[in-house]
Amino acid sequence: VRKIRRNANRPPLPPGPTPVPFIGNIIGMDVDAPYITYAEWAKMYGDLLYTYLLNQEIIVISSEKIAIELLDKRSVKYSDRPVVATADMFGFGWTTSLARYGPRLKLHRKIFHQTFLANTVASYRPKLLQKAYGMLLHVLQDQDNYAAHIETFTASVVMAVTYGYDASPGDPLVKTMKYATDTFLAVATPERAALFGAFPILKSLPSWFPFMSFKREAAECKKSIARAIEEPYEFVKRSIDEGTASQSMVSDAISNFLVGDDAKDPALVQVIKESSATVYGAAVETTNSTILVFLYLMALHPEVQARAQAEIDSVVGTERLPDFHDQPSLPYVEAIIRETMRWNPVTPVLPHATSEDDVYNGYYIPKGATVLMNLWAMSRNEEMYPNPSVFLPERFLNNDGTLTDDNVSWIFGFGRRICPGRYMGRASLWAAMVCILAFFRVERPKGSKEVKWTKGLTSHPLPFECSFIPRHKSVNAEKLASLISSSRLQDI
Ligand code: HEM
Repeated sequence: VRKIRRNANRPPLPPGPTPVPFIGNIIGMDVDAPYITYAEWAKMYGDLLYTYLLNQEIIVISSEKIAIELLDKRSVKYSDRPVVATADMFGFGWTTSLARYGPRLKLHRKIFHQTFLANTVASYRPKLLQKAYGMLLHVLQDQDNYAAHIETFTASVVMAVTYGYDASPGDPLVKTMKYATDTFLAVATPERAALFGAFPILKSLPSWFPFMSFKREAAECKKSIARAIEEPYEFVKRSIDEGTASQSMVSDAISNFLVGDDAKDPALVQVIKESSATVYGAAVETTNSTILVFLYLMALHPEVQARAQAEIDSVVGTERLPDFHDQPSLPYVEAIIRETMRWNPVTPVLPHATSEDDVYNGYYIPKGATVLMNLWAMSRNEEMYPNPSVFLPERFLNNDGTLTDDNVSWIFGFGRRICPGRYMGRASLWAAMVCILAFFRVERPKGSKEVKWTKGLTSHPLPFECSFIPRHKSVNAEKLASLISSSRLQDI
């Protein structure tokens, strides 16, 4: 077990709770919601604190200001990721999200930027809307399975923008991607990663050894993940050969890097496969979760829905569906999206790691420390967001009804690891949310069961009982289909 560094010549470590020998500060940690424990510690020790958990030095940052000072302004030192000890074992070591800071990460991010910067994302708008309109129709016809239809929406957006692949409900390629992501989330838990990080010797124990049965699961996981890397890439190559490929992250990368024969530059091809295969896991869960939080909040706040619907009706009317031309005229809808993201950050803590020693405000920040941004604590900053637990979209509006400058950019992280899909994420959220608001009133049926929330690293409601009541009695599936076919999708 590594000793906590002590060196008389160095500035002191940031303040923090006194660690218990060997296990550190794990006692007293709320394992269902560690970010709440960290936020309580921040009240005692400040917005930059030091803690020690199972052999790992951890710096917790609880204010956006310090996160910008360190992760944005000193990004060279703060853009690594902690090593996840189980990643290679489960076949997930190649993802962009876990990549160590260095040339490989740079190349991955270059590929993302070719497709997902603000101006390029605009060209995907018709696709996003087409999928969002399709989701409305599916929910109208089968509302008991609304959560599955929302997932089909996010998954099919991701498959379209990443691979130019048109996924249908129950699609086999989506199943491959989803299976790989779900297996990984189920078996490669942070607890196991922490355990293997602290006791690497466990990795060499055979799978028949007590408690080691998941080594078999790991092998299974590795196989399914290998398919998720290969199969969609092969689809794009085939469609390019057949002349049917539509624009996507992978087809952009293939043409920008002039990949002709894969055998000539296998390393580059591998980077394209790996960066693109990261998108499903990074985008579907986050976007889906945010839409579930939105539905939960809308059902709880009929007055907010009513105000948004009045805004939409005055701009869009009732004889067509909303599209991106309407976006600048719908500030209240945008305020709802920002407030939804703020009110419940779906990734409440974000791990980066330091790749060099640093000193900040007189405190020593060691190389190799995990740096956790507590987004949940940032969302509860009373100065920026008075009465932070209240859901209040108006906090993002000026007195004249225009939007404030705060677009909750911190929700997407910081520095050189900031979410490269943030423009696409925001556009998908807008398309889904504005369509739902325009078309349905969302309610929770009387007497419905209590809503359950996820525990641990992500935070969102699990699918709950929810009614989608069409706002206009005259609108049935047939009428909706005709609104969709007469929409302005082509000239967006
Ligand atoms: C509402 C939707 C989304 C949210 C809330 C979200 C949030 C985040 C956050 C907080 C991070 C970590 C940033 C950091 O460490 O500083 C991240 C990373 C990432 N996101 Fe997103 N994201 C969303 C959608 C997307 C989409 C649509 C894509 C792809 C098109 C995407 C691709 C990625 C990738 C590849 C990373 C890893 C970047 C790296 O490690 O360098 N995300 N996202």
